[in-house]
Amino acid sequence: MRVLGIEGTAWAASAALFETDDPTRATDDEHVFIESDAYQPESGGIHPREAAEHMGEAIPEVVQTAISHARERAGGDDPPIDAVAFSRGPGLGPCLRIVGTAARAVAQRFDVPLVGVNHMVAHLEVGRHRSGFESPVCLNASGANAHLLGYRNGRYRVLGETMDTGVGNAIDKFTRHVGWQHPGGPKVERHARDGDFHPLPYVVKGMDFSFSGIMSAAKQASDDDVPVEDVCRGLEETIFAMLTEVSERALSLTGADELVLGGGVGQNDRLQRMLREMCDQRGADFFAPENRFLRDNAGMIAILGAKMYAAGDTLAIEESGIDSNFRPDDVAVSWRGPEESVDRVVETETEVQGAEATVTIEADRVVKDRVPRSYRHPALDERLRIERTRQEARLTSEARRHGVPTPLVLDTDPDEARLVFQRVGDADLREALTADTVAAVGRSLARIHDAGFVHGDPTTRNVRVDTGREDGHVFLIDFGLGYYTDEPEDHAMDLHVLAQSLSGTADDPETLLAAAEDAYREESDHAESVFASLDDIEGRGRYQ
Ligand SMILES: C[C@@H](O)[C@H](NC(=O)OP(=O)(O)OC[C@H]1O[C@@H](n2cnc3c(N)ncnc32)[C@H](O)[C@@H]1O)C(=O)O
Ligand SMILES: Nc1ncnc2c1ncn2[C@@H]1O[C@H](COP(=O)(O)OP(=O)(O)OP(=O)(O)O)[C@@H](O)[C@H]1O
Ligand SMILES: [Fe+2]
Repeated sequence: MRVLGIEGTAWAASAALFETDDPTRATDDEHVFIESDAYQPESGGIHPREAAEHMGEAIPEVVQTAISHARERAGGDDPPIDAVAFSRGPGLGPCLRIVGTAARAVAQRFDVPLVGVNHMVAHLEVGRHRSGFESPVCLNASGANAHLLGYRNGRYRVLGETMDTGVGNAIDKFTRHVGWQHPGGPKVERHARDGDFHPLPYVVKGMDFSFSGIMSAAKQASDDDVPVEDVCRGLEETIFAMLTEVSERALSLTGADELVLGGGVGQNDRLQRMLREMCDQRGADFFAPENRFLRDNAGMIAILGAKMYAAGDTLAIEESGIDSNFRPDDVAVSWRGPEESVDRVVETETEVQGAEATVTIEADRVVKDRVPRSYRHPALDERLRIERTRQEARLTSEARRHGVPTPLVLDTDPDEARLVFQRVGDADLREALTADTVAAVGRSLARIHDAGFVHGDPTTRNVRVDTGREDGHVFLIDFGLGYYTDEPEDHAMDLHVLAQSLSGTADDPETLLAAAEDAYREESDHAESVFASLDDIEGRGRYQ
């Protein structure tokens, strides 16, 4: 089978030929040819109009080159390709329209089917394809996006994502501020090698994260004459530690033991080393494809296009419109079985390796050690471990004073980052998901919010359930990411984190979430403003 791929969501005008006997798996004799022509802004960042002008000129040329290559490979077969796959979105509308037009023209010329590919799903599927992993957690670190995805119930679920800009765009904004030419990522990487770590804000909320505060602080530091090498080093150490931490959280939540990386920022060597080190330490497998498949390229479009074509997932010309806000979880996945899942059964053992800590389970107490994470810069690592241990001890007790079931704190030693708790419940919520148990979580969150603080990470693994009791005693644990705040938006984030973790671990997330939200509404003194903020968070345009 030979599939032509066309990519052109923003900066890369690219066409590719993927030739294989079996698109469902990587084989030794598969062949990927990629021809790309990059748009390079003269100054500033990507200008949508200029980018579209570039696409208009470059797409016909790269497509022609890929077709000529296909003819050579086909050795007289007519037509030389079996299908045409194109990036349908997300991306810049004017660029996507040029790609769509080119793809339709080629499909009609050879009278072959058209396949519409989601660019972000292609970023992760190329890594899954080349690694041979079954059902990994996927970290997409690209220019306009940053998210964690896991396949469950026929779709890629968003387990976590940026709350503001994409990771590459955030870095590029900083480099524009210091007057460097686009793209900034490779320049930050080069300068960081000569720099000393400059501390910057670290913002992780459950498996979501935000870059805006870091970027303002980085610009300010450089205006204040902190050497730019040091700021670059601080940026890499901070941003990539955040991405590594949320990836580890996703592995811990789902029980998965495979991680793949995708996206242009994935070319960064420091990011790859951090992710590999984290995975090695928890016994997970890590894979990053070659750079030509990480940055925007049509090879990944052709590879996923071939899988979709083999599954019969093609588009009629009249239905082949583009979608500039195409989200990865909008895609009904045709090329994977409905029973496959990122989510694995996690055995309860005497020692649990969470995302942050090693928890030793004893008869009636548990000992939680935030052991150093060697992938993080030591100064950042120590700060996070001590702060979070202090905060966890304080908020676990405070929640209990407000009538929320939590374990008793038996001993604290912040300098050693160690806490001892009463052992509670006999299962994590993810193994005891019912309308009643999640409603209890909704009620508890409403209470702590009314008391002026948030949990910060209310996932289905951070709740313990006493399944033997009729009234199902439900305990909140792991308050390490909690903080004091009366902002409805912060309160709404707790509900958003709960919703994301339900979609990653539950079979009927909608019903369960409704039960949690109803209970929250009943209990809370300010539910209206919280749900208004939640609508904002969930409707926020992420592709900035
Ligand atoms: C929608 C689509 O157009 C978009 N594509 C995109 O953003 O291009 P991509 O090739 O995946 O990523 C480009 C980004 O990757 C960054 N980048 C490239 N090399 C880097 C490096 N060595 N270190 C850090 N960032 C790097 C660039 O600065 C730029 O921000 C996306 O996937 O979000
Ligand atoms: N007090 C407790 N009683 C019973 N089990 C507990 C208790 N505290 C923790 N556990 C068990 O240990 C697991 C990990 O604990 P915890 O969430 O505090 O660690 P973590 O490293 O912060 O994990 P993560 O960041 O992945 O949520 C929990 O999911 C739970 O199964
Ligand atoms: Fe991309």
